[in-house]
Parts: sequence; structure tokens; C-alpha cells
Amino acid sequence: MNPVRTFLRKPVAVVAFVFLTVTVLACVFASKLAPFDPIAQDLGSANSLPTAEHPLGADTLGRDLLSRLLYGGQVTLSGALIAVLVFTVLGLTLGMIAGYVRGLIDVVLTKVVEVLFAVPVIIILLVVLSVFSQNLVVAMVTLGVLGFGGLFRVVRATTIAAAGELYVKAARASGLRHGAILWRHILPNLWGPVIVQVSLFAASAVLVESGLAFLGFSVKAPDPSWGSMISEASQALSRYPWLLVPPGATIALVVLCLGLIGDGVRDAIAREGRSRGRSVGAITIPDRDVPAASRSALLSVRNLSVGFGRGNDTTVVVRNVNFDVKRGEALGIVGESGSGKTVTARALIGLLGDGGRPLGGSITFDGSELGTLGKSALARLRGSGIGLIPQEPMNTLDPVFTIGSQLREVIRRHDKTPGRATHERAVELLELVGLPDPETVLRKYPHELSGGMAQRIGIALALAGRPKLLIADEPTTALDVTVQQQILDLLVELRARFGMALVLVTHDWGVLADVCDRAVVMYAGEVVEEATVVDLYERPLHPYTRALIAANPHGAEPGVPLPSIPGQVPAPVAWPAGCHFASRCPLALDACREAPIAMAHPEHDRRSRCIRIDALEEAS
Ligand SMILES: Nc1ncnc2c1ncn2[C@@H]1O[C@H](COP(=O)(O)OP(=O)(O)OP(=O)(O)O)[C@@H](O)[C@H]1O
Repeated sequence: MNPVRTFLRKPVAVVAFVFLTVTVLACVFASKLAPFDPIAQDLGSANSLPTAEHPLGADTLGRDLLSRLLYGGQVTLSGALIAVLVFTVLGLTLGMIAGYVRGLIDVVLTKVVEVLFAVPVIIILLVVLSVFSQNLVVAMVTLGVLGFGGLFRVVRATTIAAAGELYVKAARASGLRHGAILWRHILPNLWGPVIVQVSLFAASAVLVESGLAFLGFSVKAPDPSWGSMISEASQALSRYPWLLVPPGATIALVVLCLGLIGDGVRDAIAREGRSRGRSVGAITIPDRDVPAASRSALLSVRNLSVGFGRGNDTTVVVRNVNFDVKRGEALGIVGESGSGKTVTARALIGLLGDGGRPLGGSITFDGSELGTLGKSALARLRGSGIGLIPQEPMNTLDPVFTIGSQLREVIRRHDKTPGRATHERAVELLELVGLPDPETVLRKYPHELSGGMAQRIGIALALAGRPKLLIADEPTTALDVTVQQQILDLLVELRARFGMALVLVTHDWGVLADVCDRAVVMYAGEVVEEATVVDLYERPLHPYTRALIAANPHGAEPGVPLPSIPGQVPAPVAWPAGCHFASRCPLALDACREAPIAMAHPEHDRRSRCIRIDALEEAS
């Protein structure tokens, strides 16, 4: 569903948006709407409560509070607007540059942002105001500069994720100019997170401006601003408490509305992301001789095909994938980049994104056919039945919330327990994933975590619903080597302890050997071989598996060059009619190129999509 429509279905967010719009417009048109001059005194009405003449009352000098509020809003909101503009321009442009260009520029900008995070904002603002003789514009520009780091981080992370998408890589490879890529492919991913961040920052800019005005650093008396009205009201607070209500309530409501709009936008984006990729199309290309879904297996995938695009523009990227995962078993999906591992894994949990959709086949999990489940049942299954460990956990953590609040939210969704029990479960989960001092970790924000800690949090989040199956997509690629091993050891330990099954996507045979019992080898969108990891290593029965193992750096001998597989994985649009690997295979015959190759069952529990198994065995 369109995210704007999803937002419009949230009444609280819509009311907040309408209130904010009306308030801003009323302030903009203060000269037309205000019943009085904001500085005109009428001592006869001094300190009056709301009356027909003064709808919000009058202050100690008899000045109309509604008029002062409308004019004062111009000062406060334009101050906040300046800060928001600086925040948005810097955060968006520098975040995109850092995330897209990477390298030294990324390192330098990230360090600068880290330094800015350490700067005490209010103290710097007071210094700026004293140097620039109480110039509020300079102060709000400074606030934008000091605060843009939050937006920078979100934009950078989103840009990195978007730039890593294959369609962006393809656009780069096709020679599209960087500006055009950023504009057409990256920017559309950013609007949602940017609106969320901007609305939250705008709320704090309103508060900071009001605070500075309260301290006397804004307009000069008798001109109003919301903060100066609070300051004036505070001087007569004990005798005329009402004076505080109009400016105080306005500031509180504006800040609340900005927060609610941010929340609404975030929910709308999240729902939009979840709803993509769920529709099941009509194209099915069934494989022959495929047994029905296994009753004993926890997960049974049959003839799964996945495509991207719509209608006639649909490109099939994964074709007729079949495999089973038994309870407690660890299955690896291995293959070169672009072979369809990630798409297959994400299809299992209904999170294809970016126009991806299952084109046919079935996924049966724990007796339920996922294609027949309604939205809410599927949502319940995610996390409680199947847990997903992300590739880049930092990107999946919301930078504006503490780890504790994010973990507790997920726990509450599954356990529906009261606050104390939820907290205890959060602590227990962090202990489970080996994080020392869980109470401190719960108070941290994502940017305070190392990569290894973030991945442990990712695992804790995946475990929160006590899933029967974990899906881990290259869970250690973003980590350095020593941390990689620790995370793998943790996965092995947790799996053994809770008897969970695991589907692990990897291109690393070392990881496969460490963690998995069995593996399917994928090539150009198809499963080409399936066997136990030991059998695959010792006696591969597909030329592609053999070539992959030979090119595996773990088996490299010092001084001996590592063999590589000549050629490249064909793009989905260029899949050949016959065996997808034929153009790179030393054993290929004409028969391999002429027609699709059926899956053979050369031995019990082994499958290979090859008609040259005998020749392969002879050659080895
Ligand atoms: N969002 C997308 N839009 C269009 N095509 C896509 C998209 N994501 C993936 N694909 C296509 O799906 C195919 C399989 O991609 P997938 O990411 O599953 O490969 P992979 O084996 O996981 O590779 P890697 O190890 O690099 O992640 C690719 O050839 C790619 O062209």
C-alpha cells in the first residue's frame, strides 16, 4: 500500500498533522488573524482570563495573549525552521556522499559527526550567542550544524544499503552518472527516514529556541516569542498561573504533534516495507519429479520461483528451488554472488522488498503453507516461528531508540508480559548472546555499539520470540575476522541449546563447514546440488560445486595460486536454455546446452543438476 495512504489511516498522526499545519498557518498569517497588536497594552484587561474580547486572556500589561502567541510563533517557528533547514541540508547531502562514495570521505565525515556528538550543545549555543551579540539566527544555524549527525547516520546507513542493491550496482555498471543514480535510485529510499528524523529534530529545535528565548536570548521585549511569553508568565506565576497555559500548552502540543507525525511516518514506511513482496503472482515453472512437501520436515520449499518487476517486465531471478530443513538441522545455502541465495532466504520469510514477489511454488513451515496465511498470521510467524538474523545489524536498529526500548518492544509483541517481566527477559536475552553487563547495554543507543555487539543484539532480537527456525544471511560478513568466529560459535551454541533449525546463507565454505550439516549449492537462480557438507567437500557431484571448492581460499596452499572459475554468473535476463553453468563448465556437451537439466538423484540424500556426473567422477 502507498505509504501516504497508510499514514492517512493513522488518526492520531493525521490529527497531529492537521493541528500542526493549522498552527503554522495561523502564525504565518498572524497579521490577518491576530485580533490585537501583540505589543498594544490595555491595562484595564491586565491578567484577564479568557473573555470574548481576549479568547486566551491578557498578560500583566493587558496585551492580548492570542495575538502574542500568533506573532511569537513566527519567531519560534522560523528559528526552528532555520535549524531544521541546516540540519536537513547537511545531514542529507553529507550522509548521501559518505554512504555512496565511502572510503576516506566516509571515514572523515563519520569522525567529524562523532566529534559533534560529544559537543555539549547548550554550552556552545550560549557561547555563540555571547560572541554574536544574541543573534538568534546564528544560534539556530549552529544548532543545525551540531545536530545534523543523527540524520547523517541514518542517511549514510540507508544509502549504503541502497547502494549495495544489485539494481544500483547495475545502474553504476551501465554508466549512469552518479548524480542520476543518487537522485533516481538512492533518494527515494531516504524520504521516509528523513521525515522521521526531521520531525524529531524540529521538536527539539522548538524546545531549544523556546529555552533560549526564556533565558532572554531571543527577541527584545516587548516583542513576543513563545519562550519569552513563558519567561514573562513565570514572573507572575504564583498570582496568575493562567498566563503560563497558552504558551506552555502550545509548545507542548507542537512538540507532541511533531513526535506523533514522526511515529506515523515511521509506521507507514515499516508497513509499506512489510507489505511489499507478499503478493503471489501467477507464473509457475514447475520442476519435474518433485515430491510433495515433506510432513516430517520443519520447512519444506517446493518449486519456489521468485521474480522482480511487474507484468511483462517481470524477471525471474530464482527458479524452482526445492529443499527441506528438518527440525534442529542447519542447512547452508552456498554459491557465488548473484546466485540467488539472499532472494531465496528472504522469500522464506516474505520479505522480498523492492518489487520482488514469489511467482510460484510453496513454502510449508511447521505444517502451515505460508502462501495461504493472512497478513497478521504471517506477521506473527515472523519472529515467533522464524527469526531473521540480519547481514548488517546496525542498519536494522533504529538509531533514535535505545537497545532496551527496541528489544522490549519485540519481547512485548511476542510475550505480552508486564513491564518488569519484559525487562527481565531483555536482560536474559542479552546474557544468552554473551553480552556482559546487560543493564548498561540496554541503555545504549545503536551508535554506541561495536559491530560484534550489534550482531549479538541482532541475534537477541531474532531469539526474542523463541523461533523454531533461524534464518541468517551472511551474518558475519560485516565483522572482522576474530569477531566473525565468536559470532559463529555463538550461533552453534544457541542452536544446540534450543534445538533450533538454521538456514545459513554464505559464500564461505569455512563458515559452512563450521556451522552446517547439509547444504544446497545455488548457481544462477537454481539449486544445482544438495548433500551433506562432508559429502560436498569430499566428493562434489556437480562441476560447479567442485570449481567453487577448488577456488575456496580456506583450502589454499601457500605459494600455489588459487584457481578461479572462468567467466561470470549469467544475469537472470541472460540465462541460457540449458544448464546455467554450461558456458563455464569444462565438461559441458551439446546436450548440456540444448535443454533444461533435470535434477538427478545419484545417491540417497544427494541431488545434482548435472548429466556429466560420471565424467566428473572420472576426472577427479
Ligand atoms: N531488488 C532487486 N531487484 C531486481 N533484481 C534483484 C533484486 N535483488 C536481487 N536481484 C536479482 O536476484 C539475483 C539473485 O540475487 P541475490 O541477492 O539473491 O544473490 P546472492 O547469491 O545472495 O548474492 P550475494 O552473495 O551477492 O548477496 C541477482 O542476479 C539479482 O539480479
